[in-house]
Amino acid sequence: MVEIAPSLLSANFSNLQKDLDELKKSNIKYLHIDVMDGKFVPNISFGFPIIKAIRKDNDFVFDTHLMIEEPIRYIENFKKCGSDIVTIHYEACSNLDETIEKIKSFGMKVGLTFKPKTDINKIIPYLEKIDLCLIMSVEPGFGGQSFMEDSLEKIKKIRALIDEKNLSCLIEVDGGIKDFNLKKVIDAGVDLVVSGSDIFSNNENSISRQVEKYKKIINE
Ligand SMILES: O=C(CO)[C@@H](O)[C@H](O)COP(=O)(O)O
Ligand SMILES: [Fe+2]
Repeated sequence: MVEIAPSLLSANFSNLQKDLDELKKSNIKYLHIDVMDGKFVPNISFGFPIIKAIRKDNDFVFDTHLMIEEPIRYIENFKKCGSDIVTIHYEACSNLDETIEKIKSFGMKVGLTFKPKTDINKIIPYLEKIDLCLIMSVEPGFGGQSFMEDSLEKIKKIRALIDEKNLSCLIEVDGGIKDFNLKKVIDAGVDLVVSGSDIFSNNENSISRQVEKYKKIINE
């Protein structure tokens, strides 16, 4: 069953818990949390105090997507503020194996992702060592961008490899997902779908109605 991971980046920060309560009522399991440092990507989002604060009253799986240089420096902080999955960027780590091991040593699940221009073949050797492979379908840094169609081939390629080797690694897609392209990424083979602007700031539907729309498509 494909799961939806709404991206906090597009939530209403002046009344955050209201949006989170709506997700809870819609039985959302995962919350995608984008952390940006203004260096690895040209944008700054939020950090530990916010994550820690929302952890108190929310039991979503905290799927933290770290768009920060050398995330190995902060793994313990993410554990302390309540991350369940820590996804790191291939390009941001000078010692990727050590970073992966450190995340595991704190009992968290490891996700690995890469920028759209990075060669996917560099990621393949890690599929056996990670819990989640995140396919970026936009340049990381901002919500509300358009889906990059060539991501579909990447998803299919990773799906085939995971199935062939019978690995437990999940596939997540992130960026530009809307109700009208959801079916395509599902058919390509994802397990988890991140969606920010299309769920939190949809012109036609409230958060819960848009989640219902997604669920309908997933169950088709
Ligand atoms: O990691 C990122 C952007 O860097 C994403 O998680 C976005 O927050 C997704 O937003 P939409 O494209 O769905 O609006
Ligand atoms: Fe993200």
